Amino acid sequence: MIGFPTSFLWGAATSAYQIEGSPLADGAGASIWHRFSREPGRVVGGATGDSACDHYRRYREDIALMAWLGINAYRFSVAWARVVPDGNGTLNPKGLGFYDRLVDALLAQGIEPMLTLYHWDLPAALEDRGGWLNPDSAKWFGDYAQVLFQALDDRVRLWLTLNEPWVSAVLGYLTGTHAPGRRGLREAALAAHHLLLAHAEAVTAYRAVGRHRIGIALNLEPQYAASAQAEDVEAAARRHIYVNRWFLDPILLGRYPAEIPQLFGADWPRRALQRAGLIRAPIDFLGVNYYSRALVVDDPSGRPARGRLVKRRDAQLTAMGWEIFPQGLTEMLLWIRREYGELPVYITENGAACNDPLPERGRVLDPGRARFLGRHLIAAQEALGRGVDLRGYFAWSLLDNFEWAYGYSKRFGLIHVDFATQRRTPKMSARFYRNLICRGGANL
Ligand SMILES: CO[C@H](O)c1c[n+]2c([nH]1)[C@H](O)[C@@H](O)[C@H](O)[C@H]2CO
Repeated sequence: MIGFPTSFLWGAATSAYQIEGSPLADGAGASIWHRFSREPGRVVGGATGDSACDHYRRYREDIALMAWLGINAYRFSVAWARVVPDGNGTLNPKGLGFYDRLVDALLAQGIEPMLTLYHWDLPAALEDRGGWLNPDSAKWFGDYAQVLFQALDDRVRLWLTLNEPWVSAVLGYLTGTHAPGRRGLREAALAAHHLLLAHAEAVTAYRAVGRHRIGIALNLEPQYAASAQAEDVEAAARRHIYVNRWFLDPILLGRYPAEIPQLFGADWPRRALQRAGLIRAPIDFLGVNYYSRALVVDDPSGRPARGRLVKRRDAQLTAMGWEIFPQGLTEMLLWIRREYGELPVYITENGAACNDPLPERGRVLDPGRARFLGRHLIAAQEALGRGVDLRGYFAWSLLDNFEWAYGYSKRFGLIHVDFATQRRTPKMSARFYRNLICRGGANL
């Protein structure tokens, strides 16, 4: 088995709303998650990101932990409303100042920043103007991106425009389980289209001023038919278009899959098809967020892909109920290369929620997470050996954090956080990852 290149990035990932806390500090504006988490019933336990991991104030302590961990890269996101409180207008120097200091502190430890411009926390002031349903949203995002390019491109060399626009569109506008909590197939398709136009707007803006590399992070999930029955095979094929190709094709090919308008039917915004060509703004790398596979049965009532997810009885599951399926990562990486050609790839998220025990004598024994990481790194190594241009791996997540609608009930961290005291305790999986990084990934 081929080894990991010496240039390989061994990272960990977080996002602003999930770890920072202090959402309104120093002139920051509210985000849609600041609002949504306050709506009764939206988040388990009524939790909010008001404190989270208090990273806004403890970032130096957390960077010291990153240095101990031995990671050479760190993926984080910028809270748009911290930097531009009303979303499109006056800059907030204090908000930008936090990220300026964060980047400098990372570089001082030899840690490469990978900056996600948008990880779901739209400024609430823009939601009041229609949010991602407003055709102006692409320009709002481009203007915001420009601010960050000007301020940080002298030190940030890896940029991501959006984190999982599929999740933003489907959970935010179809299922309503994420902010802004709207429920409409047509709204989801329109929001998705504007998110893709926003991505292209930022990439185009970057080409004019940027000196480094820019990409996007997508949630990609191989779809398997639960049986050999034709209707299940066809349902898995439909979900593959819906989950994977709906975004990959416009971004990398400049066109929507022909099947997408059929899946959405009358809810598909016809104008979107004429503008699909605007979406393809060549990217320098693709971020792949991989967690599991889907096992699909036919479900004529399921909108829009008419497929339903099932679990194998003997499947090993994480605490999220997601099947542990490392081979799906290898297959997804190989498929991307076959389907879209040579493109550098980073695994920008991979990790597991586990029912971790409480810290005892300064230790948290989470062998399941260590095993999850090891098995997926072996799968990544397999893809490398078969020619995938894999440049790095970012474990999700550095810290236990605010897991969106699950609040603090699901823990993904390599490092345990006691949210009452903000005490950090590296878990067994952190030591496993640290030792692996020390060996450059050898002897997995
Ligand atoms: C199917 O999983 C998705 O790809 C996914 C999983 N996750 C994500 N996307 C998000 O990018 C993170 O903010 C979540 O905290 C993380 C864990 O739930």
